[in-house]
Amino acid sequence: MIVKIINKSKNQLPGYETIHSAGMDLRADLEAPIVLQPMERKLIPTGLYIELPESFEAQIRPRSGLAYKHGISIVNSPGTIDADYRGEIKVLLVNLSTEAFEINTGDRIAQMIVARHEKVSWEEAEILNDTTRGAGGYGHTGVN
Ligand SMILES: O=c1ccn([C@H]2C[C@H](O)[C@@H](COP(=O)(O)OP(=O)(O)OP(=O)(O)O)O2)c(=O)[nH]1
Ligand SMILES: [Mg+2]
Repeated sequence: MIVKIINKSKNQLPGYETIHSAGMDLRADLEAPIVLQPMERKLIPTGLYIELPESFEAQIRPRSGLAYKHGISIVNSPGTIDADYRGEIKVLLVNLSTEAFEINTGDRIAQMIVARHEKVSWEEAEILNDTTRGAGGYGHTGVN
């Protein structure tokens, strides 16, 4: 699928790092390095603007390497980029570790997955069909 993108960043376009990667890594595009103190969150610019087709979204997800090695995650994970959004894609990083973490331009801070989604119209009803699960949830089948 071809998607229009404006790249105002100092980085190359996001790409798939391996042939079957689901996500494209997003790179920070900064005026100056950003430091995330423990438990601090900051919105990190990417310098990217996209035009997704109707019924598609982009999900902004954490990178497991950063999460495991440095406790860096995304507050609103997975972030949602709507098809009608024309602003800059930003990543809301949080530092869940006990050490400060520095981010520089070009650092791969997150990954973006483009996915199709349904658009729903409601049919209001009085009753929903019966199932074995019913209202069971929150571990009602057992924890292990
Ligand atoms: O991680 C994110 C999440 C969102 N956005 C942009 C694209 C998205 O289309 C828009 C709105 O996001 P969302 O719907 O999650 O936020 P909201 O708090 O509901 O804001 P709005 O009222 O503008 O929809 O912000 C980002 O750049 N990065
Ligand atoms: Mg919204």
